[in-house]
Amino acid sequence: MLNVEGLTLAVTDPDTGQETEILRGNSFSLGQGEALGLVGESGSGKSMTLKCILGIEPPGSKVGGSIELGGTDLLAASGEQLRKVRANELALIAQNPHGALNPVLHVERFLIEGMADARGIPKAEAKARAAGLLRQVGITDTERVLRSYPHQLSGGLLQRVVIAGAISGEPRLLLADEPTTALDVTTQAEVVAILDEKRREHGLSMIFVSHDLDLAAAICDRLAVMKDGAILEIGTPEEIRDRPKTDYTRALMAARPLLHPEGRAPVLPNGTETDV
Ligand SMILES: Nc1ncnc2c1ncn2[C@@H]1O[C@H](COP(=O)(O)OP(=O)(O)OP(=O)(O)O)[C@@H](O)[C@H]1O
Repeated sequence: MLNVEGLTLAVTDPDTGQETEILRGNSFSLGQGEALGLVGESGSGKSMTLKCILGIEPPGSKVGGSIELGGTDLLAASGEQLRKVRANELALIAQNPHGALNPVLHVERFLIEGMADARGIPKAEAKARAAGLLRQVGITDTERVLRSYPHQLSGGLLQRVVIAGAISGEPRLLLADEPTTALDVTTQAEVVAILDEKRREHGLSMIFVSHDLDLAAAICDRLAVMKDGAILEIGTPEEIRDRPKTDYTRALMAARPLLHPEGRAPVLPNGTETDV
């Protein structure tokens, strides 16, 4: 459903006119319902890859190659086509959930407007569905949460709201950019488990950007290892663990924090064992 071929991104510094190559001709594809993890050190180009798919690369950027989503080449699409694809087919779950919601609107408005914009659901019906959406992501006191402003909720709760909003639009592709990095450690595992469960339930494809190799391995079908703007290799978590093709992947594996000193893989709250 997503096919990225030879994706390049170059950014020109407006002051010096100097051009920097950020992405170096990357190719990967993603099937319906499949999850791909983008892993690699800071600055390797993981977030920029997502930005190119969303069409929100920095001003002064030159994007090359092709990004085909469900038959539409996003780099060749008109503004109107792009707007439609973004509203109907893509949902972003970013690091900081506070950035996703308008701070002066209640959670209920966020959910209602998401459903009305993306799927054309009448507002009265969307309102009726909002509490059910929150229950789907494990929120029980739905009335309080619906009436809350974003600043009144914890980061973990708010990220659940963002996941509920993302699912409500029935997108085909979720783009998750370090969705739990800004949360405290105990909340991180819960939020990842919810994201993983909902994605599978709804059969959505996902690109999951993470510094955390173990976490990405636990919830993704394949991992793409990035360094300096290039994808070095793509493989299943087992392939990346047992048969890494590059010294960099080997080093990345060796640099992981020792999460399970007794040789036991950490377990997510949904029972999934991490397998790298
Ligand atoms: N607005 C921008 N203008 C120019 N270059 C940028 C901009 N934002 C990021 N970069 C550069 O693009 C490169 C890739 O950054 P990117 O944010 O994609 O990395 P990343 O792998 O997601 O890292 P992190 O895990 O730290 O978010 C980096 O060298 C970064 O300095």
